[in-house]
Amino acid sequence: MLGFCAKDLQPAAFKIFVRAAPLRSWSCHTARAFRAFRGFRGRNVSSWSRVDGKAPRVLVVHPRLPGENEQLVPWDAAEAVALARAVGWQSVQPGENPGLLSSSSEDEETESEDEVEEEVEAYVARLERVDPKFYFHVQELSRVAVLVARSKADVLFVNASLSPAQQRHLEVAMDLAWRAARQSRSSEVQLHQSSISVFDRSRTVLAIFARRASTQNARLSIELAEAQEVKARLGAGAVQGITLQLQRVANDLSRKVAGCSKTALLSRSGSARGVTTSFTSSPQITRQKQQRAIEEKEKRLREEIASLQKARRTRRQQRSRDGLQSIGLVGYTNVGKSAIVNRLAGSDLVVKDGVFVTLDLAARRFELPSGSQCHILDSVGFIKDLPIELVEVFQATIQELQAATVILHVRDMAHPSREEQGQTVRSVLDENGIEEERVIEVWNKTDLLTERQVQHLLFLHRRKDDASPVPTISALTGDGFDHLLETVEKKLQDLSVKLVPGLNTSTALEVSCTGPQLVRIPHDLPPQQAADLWSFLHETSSVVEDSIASCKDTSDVLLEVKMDNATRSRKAHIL
Ligand SMILES: Nc1nc2c(ncn2[C@@H]2O[C@H](COP(=O)(O)OP(=O)(O)OP(=O)(O)O)[C@@H](O)[C@H]2O)c(=O)[nH]1
Ligand SMILES: [Mg+2]
Repeated sequence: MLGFCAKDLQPAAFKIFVRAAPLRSWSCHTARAFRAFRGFRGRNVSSWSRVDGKAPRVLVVHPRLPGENEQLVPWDAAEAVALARAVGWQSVQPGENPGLLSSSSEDEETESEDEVEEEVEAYVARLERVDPKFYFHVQELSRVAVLVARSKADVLFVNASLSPAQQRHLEVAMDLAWRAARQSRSSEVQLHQSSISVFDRSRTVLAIFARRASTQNARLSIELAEAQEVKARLGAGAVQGITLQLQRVANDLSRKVAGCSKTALLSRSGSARGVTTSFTSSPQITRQKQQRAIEEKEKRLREEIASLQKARRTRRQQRSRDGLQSIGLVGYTNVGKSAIVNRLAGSDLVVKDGVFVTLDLAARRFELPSGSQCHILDSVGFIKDLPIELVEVFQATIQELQAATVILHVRDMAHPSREEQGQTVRSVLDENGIEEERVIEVWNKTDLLTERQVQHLLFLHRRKDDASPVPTISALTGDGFDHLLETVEKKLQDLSVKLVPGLNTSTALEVSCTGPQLVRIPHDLPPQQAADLWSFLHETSSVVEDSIASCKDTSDVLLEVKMDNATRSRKAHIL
């Protein structure tokens, strides 16, 4: 914690503060991150609380850059607010506490408030370009700093990707604002933290996962993501060359924050003594040692994750041994995936209006109208600009999906950003090599649209060259589920091929055209035929798992195979 208190105040020159502040902030920031990391077990900013017991207050800033779709700005900002709430923060209205502003600055503030979407508790910052040091250019930076000070926010959430250096620079700038606000209303602003924390989109999503993830896999993945983030921060180097911008922000603040003359603000900003003390009291451990400790932890986490992956693979194979097809659900977060699983399988998965409600995979059994049993997999929702650190978390979802026979891509058709959401999910599927032919788009929440709107959307869809049938459903009312199940059964049929390898045997293998799957070679097959079948599979498919596994109960031989494209195109000859 900082060695700054009222009795330490000296008539220190602003220059001393701004020169020293980056150093203090650097050591503090890194040390805090490292300490938190060493003992990290889901402990993060989401578990902070104010001394009044309330949730931390967050100012959500949604930056808007030229060329972005103007109409989607309120929705993107609303999504940012939903993310902040999912961490457990309380979002503040950017226009709150106007009393903190001096009358001379009100005109200027009104201008910025016009830009804020009234119904969304976020500030939309319109930027010409991204500033490499602060992300915001200096004018916008001081506007944000004033909003933070005015709203007494504990956290600033910038709905963008910030470099570790930008994040640190912003924390330094926000510190100034916080101190100014604390001095004006010292009795009201009491926090466990001594300064404002700056979160970008990645860190916020990480914080949600850290707060909510319940399975071991998710927790390990979060720890790994944290480790990577801390390592990036350690490697980012010292804060440099931001003095001028900070000086301008401080000048702006001193004009705008009531009761704070420039001199008062500067003298409150910390004495040289306070700064030096906190800098020298940084951890004894050197940066290299910290880096090594993180790398060791990273290695251990990767090993643990790998062993969990193996266990998951075994479970998947277990499911395949049941001979059941699996149907995976994917989609943007909050589109209604869990609601669909509940309706199909009669399960009671958590369904809630919010982002990242489901953070772990869940498989449920259900029966198709034809009477065949299936597994249906609920998965973690996707989001735009998925944080790279969370790739490991989503990897589990992707692996399960890769193994599913049919994938339902669920879309919320009543959402104004449905096209962008759909595109986000399609790109993830593409990047992970999930073939389009086994994906069925499912349009959910049609109860929120009129029949005419649904027909219009279907009309537009059918005009596309590669348009495939789209079931339109409502998980809320149950409408359209008959058509959905019909489409799924048809797809399962289309995808499966009876491989009759031309042997002197009645054995026919039902193999899906896509995705790796287990093929059973019955134990009672004469050895020569079993050998022929084995070679046939190697010719027509790439064998994913080359070692032969034996089925404990029946001694049947199991092979994990994925059919070759060439075989798929020769489907007619095989049938
Ligand atoms: N009106 C309407 N609301 C729906 C429908 N399906 C789901 N919802 C609502 O949408 C919200 C999100 O539903 P979930 O099933 O939790 O969504 P999800 O895709 O699993 O979300 P994540 O787990 O966060 O990725 C809930 O409030 C549901 O009640 C629907 O067909 N119509
Ligand atoms: Mg869900």
